[in-house]
Amino acid sequence: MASPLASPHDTPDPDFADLLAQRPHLRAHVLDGLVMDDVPLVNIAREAGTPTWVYSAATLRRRHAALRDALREAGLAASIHFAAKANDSLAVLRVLGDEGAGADVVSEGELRAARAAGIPASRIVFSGVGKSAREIALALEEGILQINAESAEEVERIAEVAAATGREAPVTLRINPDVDARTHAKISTGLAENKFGIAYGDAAALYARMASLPGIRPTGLAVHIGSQITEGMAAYRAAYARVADLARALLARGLPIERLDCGGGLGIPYRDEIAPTPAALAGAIRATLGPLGLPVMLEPGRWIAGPAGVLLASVVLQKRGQNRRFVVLDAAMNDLVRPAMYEAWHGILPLAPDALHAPLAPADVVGPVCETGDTFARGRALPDLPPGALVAFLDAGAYGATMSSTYNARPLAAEVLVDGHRWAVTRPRQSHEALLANQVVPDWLGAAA
Ligand SMILES: Cc1ncc(COP(=O)(O)O)c(C=O)c1O
Ligand SMILES: N[C@@H](CCCC[NH3+])C(=O)O
Repeated sequence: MASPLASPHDTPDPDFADLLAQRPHLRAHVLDGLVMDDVPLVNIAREAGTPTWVYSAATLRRRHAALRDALREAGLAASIHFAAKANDSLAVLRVLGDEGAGADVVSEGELRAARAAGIPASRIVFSGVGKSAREIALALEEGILQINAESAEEVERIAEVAAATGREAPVTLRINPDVDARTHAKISTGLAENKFGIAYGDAAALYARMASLPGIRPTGLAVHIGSQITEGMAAYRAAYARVADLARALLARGLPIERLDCGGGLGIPYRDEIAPTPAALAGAIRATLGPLGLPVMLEPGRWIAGPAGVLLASVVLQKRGQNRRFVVLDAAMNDLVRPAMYEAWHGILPLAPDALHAPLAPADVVGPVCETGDTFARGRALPDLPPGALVAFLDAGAYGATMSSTYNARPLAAEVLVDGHRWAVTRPRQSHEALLANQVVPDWLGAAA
């Protein structure tokens, strides 16, 4: 199936200059190779080793501000809740929290991360189809802004936990608008066949039921139709229009609505996709939900963090196959899984300055994991990359580190934050000792043979 995430093999790869031109925080410096903000990435690779994720604080701030300003310029009272699933680094969450962002969390772990980074509970939304009673209790104890409920069963569970803990639960209903966002099948969420949200036809009755439950304060409606949406605003408009119709009907019945949650999903150009702008998104919200005059919320993840991060990797060796060149890196699908999981395309830039001007030839870029799917790119135009050469995967700031695993007993990579001329390791590389720690071989297995 063609999708915005898949690589259309009939279009030529953009060249390195094109890739850099769209990423103002990255530039090629004649002496130092690739520079993020004011820091040469080779310095980070040398000192922190590879594979390492590197995030630009300036880019996080700039992109958060661009969204905030677009919403403001559209005349909307809006709040931004960064989707922590895209990047749960405490340093990243702190940068965004300091800018005034809230968080959208989907687990106890993300809730704890957002709070540990200093994001006030009053700016946190709890989403997700399967919140445990324990997670709901923690959310209420923390005093979070709202819980987005995704089923009638969950509403009852929230009411029970609220009653048991003597707290009032602010609950927003996530609607499934049955709208096709035309994104990759694995990340579409707004179709009736998807597991997310409450069927549109059931939502009004459930909202009324919420209002009758003592422990629940109904706070509004939410919608999120998918991620990496690049095909214009039509799907957004259709989804928001359905929310607007439902909100009007609920208000007409005298039911309270405090705010409307527009979800996330705004796509970014990984390769040459034309992604909608924040202004276009703000315009779609204004045209559909604006007339209701209620505050709106946005839950962007990828749009803010994706372009703010790179994954640095080193070449282990170049293997000349019978008719292919394989560049084997020290990063693998356990680090960046998006290419293996969604056939996603990420720009790969060699870090040496002369590499940007060297002759290019096709290469398959792979990791050392024992899976054929551990392939980052096929037939990518790259210069000769001898052992030790460094490369950067672009647009790896969202759904990069958060989706990594220790498959093949590979420790989790380090994370670094760059801010102007300063940089720091914000999550040290996991040690092999830590990887083995806390495991138990039961005594009854006896001594090793
Ligand atoms: C409910 C919800 N909100 C927000 C997001 C963030 O999406 P994105 O990173 O595409 O903005 C997601 C992920 O798709 C989500 O499921
Ligand atoms: N993890 C996906 C997107 C899913 C978004 C979360 N609902 C990606 O890398 O593109």
